[in-house]
Amino acid sequence: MTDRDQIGKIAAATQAVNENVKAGQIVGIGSGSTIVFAVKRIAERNKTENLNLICIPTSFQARQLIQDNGLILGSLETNPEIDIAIDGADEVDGDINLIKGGGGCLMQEKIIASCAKELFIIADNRKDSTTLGTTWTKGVPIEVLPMAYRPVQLKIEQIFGGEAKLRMASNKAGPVVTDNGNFLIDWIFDGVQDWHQVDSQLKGIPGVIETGLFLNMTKAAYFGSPDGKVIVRTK
Ligand SMILES: O=C[C@H](O)[C@H](O)[C@H](O)COP(=O)(O)O
Repeated sequence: MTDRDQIGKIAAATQAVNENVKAGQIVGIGSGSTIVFAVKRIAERNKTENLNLICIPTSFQARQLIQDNGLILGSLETNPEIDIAIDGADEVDGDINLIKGGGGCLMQEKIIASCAKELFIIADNRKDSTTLGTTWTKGVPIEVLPMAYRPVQLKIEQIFGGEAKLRMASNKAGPVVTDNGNFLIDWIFDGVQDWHQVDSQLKGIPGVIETGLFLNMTKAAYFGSPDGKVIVRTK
């Protein structure tokens, strides 16, 4: 990531927090590199406005971010209903459908998003695309039960074509293990159109736990550019 991309992330995160976070809310905190700037902005505002938020994490990383920034940590047990969730994305299409999970977090993110009244996405403008699969070329992340990864790989390739790759760790021998103790398959597809059908077919394969396709979940996406300008896409 260059400084220019970072400027976009900061701009998008700051604007999304300024416009949508309100005192007393239950806020879902996403995962990745962009959410770091949103949490920093929330913490800044919290110092002067006493926001009194309860923050619900979507990952181990988010949990640490919340605590390191002096915010109140909650859980779905204490707060099953969430006012807003803020999160990053790997790709956002023209209808604000998303590919997520490039950083290995998707299942908890999707659960939190599903419990939130509104989901706001923050990203640098490289993530903006008209059709899913245009800018994110590493495939759709799919969380799978470890004992089922091999048949799931084969079934995905038989049903949809493309290549279903087991995500391997870089500083550890063997596969990436998610916060939930599962494996990830990155499915590199070719020219798929009907994402809703694909998503439900994927979830119909025994062993598939969740997909990184976030369809019809987002209220607005904030894209920041290297000059600090932000474009907001709503549905
Ligand atoms: O697995 C990671 C999450 O889905 C992230 O929200 C997504 O990868 C975007 O991350 P970043 O903000 O680093 O681009």
